[in-house]
Amino acid sequence: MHRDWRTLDESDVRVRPGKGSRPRSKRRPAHADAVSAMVVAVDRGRWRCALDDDPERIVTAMRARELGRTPIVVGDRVKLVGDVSGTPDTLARIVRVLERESVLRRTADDTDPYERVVVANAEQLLIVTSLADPPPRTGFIDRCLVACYTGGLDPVLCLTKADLASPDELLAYYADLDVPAVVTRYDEDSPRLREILRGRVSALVGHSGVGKSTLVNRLVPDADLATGEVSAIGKGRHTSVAAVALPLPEGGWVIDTPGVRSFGLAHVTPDELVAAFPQFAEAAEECPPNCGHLGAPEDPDCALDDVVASGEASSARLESLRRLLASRTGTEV
Ligand SMILES: Nc1nc2c(ncn2[C@@H]2O[C@H](COP(=O)(O)OP(=O)(O)OP(=O)(O)O)[C@@H](O)[C@H]2O)c(=O)[nH]1
Ligand SMILES: [Zn+2]
Repeated sequence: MHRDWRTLDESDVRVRPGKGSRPRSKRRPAHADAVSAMVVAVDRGRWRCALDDDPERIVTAMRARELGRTPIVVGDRVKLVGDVSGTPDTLARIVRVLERESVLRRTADDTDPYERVVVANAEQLLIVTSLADPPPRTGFIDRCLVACYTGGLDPVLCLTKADLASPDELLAYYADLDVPAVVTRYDEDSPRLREILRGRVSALVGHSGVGKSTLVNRLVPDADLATGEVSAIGKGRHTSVAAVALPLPEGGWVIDTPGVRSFGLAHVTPDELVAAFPQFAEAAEECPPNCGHLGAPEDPDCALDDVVASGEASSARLESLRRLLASRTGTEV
């Protein structure tokens, strides 16, 4: 039986000193006084962090030498030591990066296997797509979905410009994947969108012109100011940043990704994607080695078809999954 260490008395403790045992004092965690924070922006070797206990206080920090080149991105949970007053011209030190709960990753392009994490720990990804002007690009949405399913984020479709076109066709296209969707327009507030975002950490992606800035400005008062301040650290105001976290008045964060217009997915394997679909994951173990799970003609012996044959999943759902698998290797962005 598992026993709580706090209830052990001394007679329970078996001390076995011997080779390799070290004095207890050496095991004390370094920086026991470090404070917890979330990275809200990154700029040229400096990280802007919001303290958990006082999120209004933004502390600029450097990466402690002992972390080497450990990547630290927006959304990372970190431990800070040193001057955490947040006063201008002070610098704290990041001494630890906590394990990530999710990663929004992308490859620069499909032929470049170098992958980078754009946002850490986002609970959901709001895929912002306009219903018209510009028209929706399902290729982009599919690739965002792949990034979600393989990175541990919950996808949410945010369909903007509902005053210009109906969402029905697009909603039908994604119905078999059970992706939640919210439909918005700039002349109306969306209580449902606020509800979806409340208290959560949400990353936002979208192509130029889809109305993402309009949306962010409505959700976050002074968003422009906050983004401007962040991108103004040590360089011109107009330099684009990869990602920036903005606090929602009702609690939670939106992480805007102005620099993310495409998703290279070279780092994603077919098995990784299928693993995110419990109905199909088990069957995939019966597939031939290196099965791409696309079905005939590419993968004629793919076992995912058996799941449909046995009635455990609809063929429409498998088709949708296969469309995502195919989008992995496409070049559409
Ligand atoms: N008709 C209509 N137009 C909208 C809506 N939302 C935004 N727009 C317009 O669409 C254009 C683009 O909106 P932005 O918010 O700048 O789009 P963005 O996605 O941030 O684009 P970038 O700034 O290029 O990244 C602007 O002219 C907006 O006024 C909407 O719901 N309906
Ligand atoms: Zn297969």
